[in-house]
Amino acid sequence: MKKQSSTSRLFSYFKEYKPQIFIIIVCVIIYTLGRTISPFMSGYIIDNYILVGDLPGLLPAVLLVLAIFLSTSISGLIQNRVMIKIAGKAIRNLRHDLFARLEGLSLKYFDSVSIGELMSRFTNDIDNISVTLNQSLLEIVSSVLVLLGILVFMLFLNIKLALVTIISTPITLILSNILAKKTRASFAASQQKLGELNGYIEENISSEKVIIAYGMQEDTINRFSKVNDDLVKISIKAQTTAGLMAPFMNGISNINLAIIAAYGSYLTLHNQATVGLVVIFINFARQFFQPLNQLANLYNQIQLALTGAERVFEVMDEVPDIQNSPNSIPAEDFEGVVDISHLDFSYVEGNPILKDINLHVEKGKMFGIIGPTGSGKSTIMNLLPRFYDYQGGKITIDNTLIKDFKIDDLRNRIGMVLQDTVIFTGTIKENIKFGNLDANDDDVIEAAKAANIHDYIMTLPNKYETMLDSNASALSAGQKQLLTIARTIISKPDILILDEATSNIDTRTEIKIQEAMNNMMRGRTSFVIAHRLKTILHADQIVVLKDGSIFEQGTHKELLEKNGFYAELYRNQFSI
Ligand SMILES: Nc1ncnc2c1ncn2[C@@H]1O[C@H](COP(=O)(O)OP(=O)(O)OP(=O)(O)O)[C@@H](O)[C@H]1O
Repeated sequence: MKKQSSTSRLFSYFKEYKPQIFIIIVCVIIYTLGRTISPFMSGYIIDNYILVGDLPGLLPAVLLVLAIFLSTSISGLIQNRVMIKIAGKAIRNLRHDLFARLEGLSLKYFDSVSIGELMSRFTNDIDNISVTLNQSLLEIVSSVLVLLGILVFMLFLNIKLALVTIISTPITLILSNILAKKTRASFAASQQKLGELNGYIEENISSEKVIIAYGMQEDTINRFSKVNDDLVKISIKAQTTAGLMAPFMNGISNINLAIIAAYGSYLTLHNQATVGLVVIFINFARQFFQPLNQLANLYNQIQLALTGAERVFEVMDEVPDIQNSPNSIPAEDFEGVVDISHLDFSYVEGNPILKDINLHVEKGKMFGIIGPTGSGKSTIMNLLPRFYDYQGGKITIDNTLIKDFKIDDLRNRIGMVLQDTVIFTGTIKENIKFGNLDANDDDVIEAAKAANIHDYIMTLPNKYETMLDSNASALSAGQKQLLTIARTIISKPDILILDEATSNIDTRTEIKIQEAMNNMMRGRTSFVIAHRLKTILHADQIVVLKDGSIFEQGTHKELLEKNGFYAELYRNQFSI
């Protein structure tokens, strides 16, 4: 049932190519007629021209056969060319829809799948669909049509011989159906294993530095071999079961030919059939089993494509858990008053991460958040732009629930500089403009100046046009941080979330980053997650989180006077 719906969804990608499909249908009809008539022609020529010695009539008959062969080949050629074009476009649209769906999903989904597993839907699964659409689909259609055409022709010519020819078909269909069911399950399992293998490769390549540093190469290879072996076992099982299909079909087809030849000879000897008719039926039997054989040979490919389609549509059917409500209101700009009250949140049900958090942040004020690792600092900030939705309590901005704003507007008004700096493949200018695609070159320079990175960019031979890749090896960790600050500045947010980088950055760059952050925070409501207290000494309010709850709150001065966790942390950091 599910497989069928995947198939019809796949075909819906061809809806917009009606004229091309019309051309294909015409060609398929000519092609099918050609393949159905040609076996008949040789027997017809034997009985009506060769055996009766009508040589003058032979030439036009042979020319007719040639014409049939030629039009069959030409229509085959045209149908393939047109099909390749529209299949290519359909695959492009399918890939686009899959990518667009992924872009619309929330972080919760990405927490639950590996990147490699997702990548294999774009590569293996879509490739399998593509190969089937390009190479197998028309074969399947014309095979089925030829099968039906030949059946009608045979019944029309001689019912007895026709019945002998098709007698083995039901057995063939039943047995192939049993094989099909077995193979399908093995193919699905092998595709899943392949996704797992891709996930493993992706994880290891992206962590290569750590693997080398810890000398874990051998262990990594051993674990890879285990997944690789599992994949091979499952694939061999799938291919072996599927591989039974073709020899099985061939065997039945050959037995059938022998039966027709024997029965045909018997009828000829008893003057119930001509030699030509028996030749026609032997040809028909071959032609009849050829499409069945073809279907069997294409079987593996079809199974892979159907499993691929299922896996692709499975991702497309994911419903984003965070969506606009029908009454979502636009947010052009925020004043920046943020209220968090009685907030409860867990990533996984039953494992609370934030418990009864209450915060009030005034417009334009700076709010520092500190706490031990894992205390929930980043989690609070994940909730503000709705990367995840909270389960209890509420968050409002300017007295409106964040759930009531249009999600894009909400996120556009909140700027983030995260610990992990992300650089995209493109020029420095493009990387900064990622924050605001409408910005012009002057805006880019202004943002880079405010982020303290302009002077460095000007020392590069290609300046703002310098190409970066996702590793951005041309930039140091600190410079990458400055670049992402420029990207945030250019987006002109009303509320800022700054997650201080923990990586070691030299003092000069640290000062530059601090200055850039200060430039950015001026006049904006800002949340700063700090690992070094130095960053937030002047914050208007500081909150200390511990195990997902607020432990202490106040200004730097008030917290020192309390002489609690913050005061101890302060003494530790500054005595060093
Ligand atoms: N996507 C996630 N899925 C499940 N649990 C998560 C997820 N992200 C974080 N957690 C868990 O939530 C808790 C709080 O994590 P969070 O990242 O908010 O801590 P943090 O205070 O910012 O830590 P750090 O200072 O190390 O960055 C941790 O126990 C963490 O394991």
